[in-house]
Amino acid sequence: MAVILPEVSRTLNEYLLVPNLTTEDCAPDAVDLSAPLVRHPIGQPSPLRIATPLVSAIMQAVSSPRLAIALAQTGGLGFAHQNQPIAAQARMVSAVKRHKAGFRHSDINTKPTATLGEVSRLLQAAERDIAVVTDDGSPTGLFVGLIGSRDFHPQRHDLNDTVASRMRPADTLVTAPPTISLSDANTLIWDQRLDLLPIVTADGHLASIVLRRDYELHKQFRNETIDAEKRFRIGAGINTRDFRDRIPALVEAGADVLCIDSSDGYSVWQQRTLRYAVEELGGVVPVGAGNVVDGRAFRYLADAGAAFVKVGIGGGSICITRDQKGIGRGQASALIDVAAERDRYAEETGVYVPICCDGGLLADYHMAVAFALGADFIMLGRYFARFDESPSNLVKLDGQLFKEYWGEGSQRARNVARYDQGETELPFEEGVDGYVPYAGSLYPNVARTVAKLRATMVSCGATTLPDFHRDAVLVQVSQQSYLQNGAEVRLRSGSSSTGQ
Ligand SMILES: NC(=O)C1=CN([C@@H]2O[C@H](COP(=O)(O)OP(=O)(O)OC[C@H]3O[C@@H](n4cnc5c(N)ncnc54)[C@H](O)[C@@H]3O)[C@@H](O)[C@H]2O)C=CC1
Ligand SMILES: O=c1[nH]c(=O)c2[nH+]cn([C@@H]3O[C@H](COP(=O)(O)O)[C@@H](O)[C@H]3O)c2[nH]1
Ligand SMILES: [K+]
Repeated sequence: MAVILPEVSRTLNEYLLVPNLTTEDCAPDAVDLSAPLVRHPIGQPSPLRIATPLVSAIMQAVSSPRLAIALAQTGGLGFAHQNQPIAAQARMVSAVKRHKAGFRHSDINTKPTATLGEVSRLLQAAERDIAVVTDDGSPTGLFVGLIGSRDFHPQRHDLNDTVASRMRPADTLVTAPPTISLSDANTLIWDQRLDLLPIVTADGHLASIVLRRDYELHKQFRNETIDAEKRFRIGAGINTRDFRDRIPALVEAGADVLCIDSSDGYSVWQQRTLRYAVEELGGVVPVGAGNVVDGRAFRYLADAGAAFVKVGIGGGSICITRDQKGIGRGQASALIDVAAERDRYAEETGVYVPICCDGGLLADYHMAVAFALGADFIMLGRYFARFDESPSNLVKLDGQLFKEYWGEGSQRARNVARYDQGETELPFEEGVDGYVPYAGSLYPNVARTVAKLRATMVSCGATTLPDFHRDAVLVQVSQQSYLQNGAEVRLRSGSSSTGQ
């Protein structure tokens, strides 16, 4: 007879935290959110830790090199998606490894034929003073000049005039080659009184920019996720088919950690992929596995050598796998079961295998609940897709700004990936293709989320995640409390109605 588990499947939304005693030494600044990313013997540090326990989903619409760099700056980690040819994914990884701190991707760009009115709106929306002019308006086009708020004034100049008419042309500007060091770039900025130093390749293309104001800003990133050579760390997704080719290519490109990307990790395919990485490649790179929703599957993957195990089937914001295949489990129930098995496994073997909570976090406080239930770190898709740094398009619908966001199991993801196995029409889709409300830049959003997490942990009397795992007190909410939450209050404009 089939096994029917005795409890109901519960989501993160069904729990609240009951405060513990907060003492003097338990203040937001004292909270250490750092987490182990990969397996390690108990009592020894994990070879890979992150200061901010957030990682980006292995998805086309989420993890571009730009997002991975921004996330590494704030202490998290990005995962380049695997739904693309091996060479393209390896290029993403090496773009992050080659990126030099302080040299930023030029995000405010225009072209010579744009109007002054357009530039003025661009600068206002971005709260910036200066835009880079390239022949095609792209961040890697031929560098043509700079134009900023000091170059024109709406009352003195016709806003229908072109950028070309008022820009400072490239041949009059100080630029530097990509080989320049950050300290030399900063010396040039101060000596020449520049606000922006364009970094230009030998053939005249824009490579990156260095901003005077980043000189101060850079000091804020005290928790960057960097390797021994001070390069940003980056993870990458792999699959259980082409791993013999993909893993070596990603290692060659400099990937710091890999993760098998699948809706269902409890399979012999994942065991074989892990064995290949651990035994044949001698563990040159740690490989995480998943996704799972119970202790049996955790143990199977931990035994096969998984560096970490990812938890979550069907809970993602773009997920329809529960509707399509009827598989999955409430994220809270899954975490409780898997975390208990992780702790038993650690006791029995002396090895701690971290678990990652993946998908379905709709409010910041859901992250706190996930940590309280035992998650070591959290993977987010929708959350990061909303930011400037994600690779998807910004669109305006009914006067509101949105970013596109689609699942890896959607037809759209498959169309982008259209590269290998011949068959491209999916028999059925397992993800939706849609939009999420635009939320601006990653930096202030992650800072706000981290501040909320610290505040929750202070209320719960915990200054580290292991303390939080051990001491958190949770309670299930009743149907009635959902109804109470719904009392109607009309919001003043500007105040936030959601958890984010
Ligand atoms: N976390 C979630 O709830 C969900 C995630 N997704 C995402 O969608 C994407 C696709 O996921 P899946 O469809 O699970 O991909 P998958 O590649 O893991 O599995 C697809 C099918 O191929 C089979 N398979 C895998 N390796 C094989 C091999 N070497 N030989 C023969 N058969 C093999 C599997 O058993 C499965 O039936 C991933 O990016 C995943 O993260 C999709 C649905 C739900
Ligand atoms: O059912 C699904 N169909 C899909 O097409 C799909 N694509 C991604 N994922 C999973 O969702 C996670 C991100 O979830 P959030 O947007 O809720 O953070 C991701 O990290 C994945 O685990 C999918 N699930
Ligand atoms: K399975």
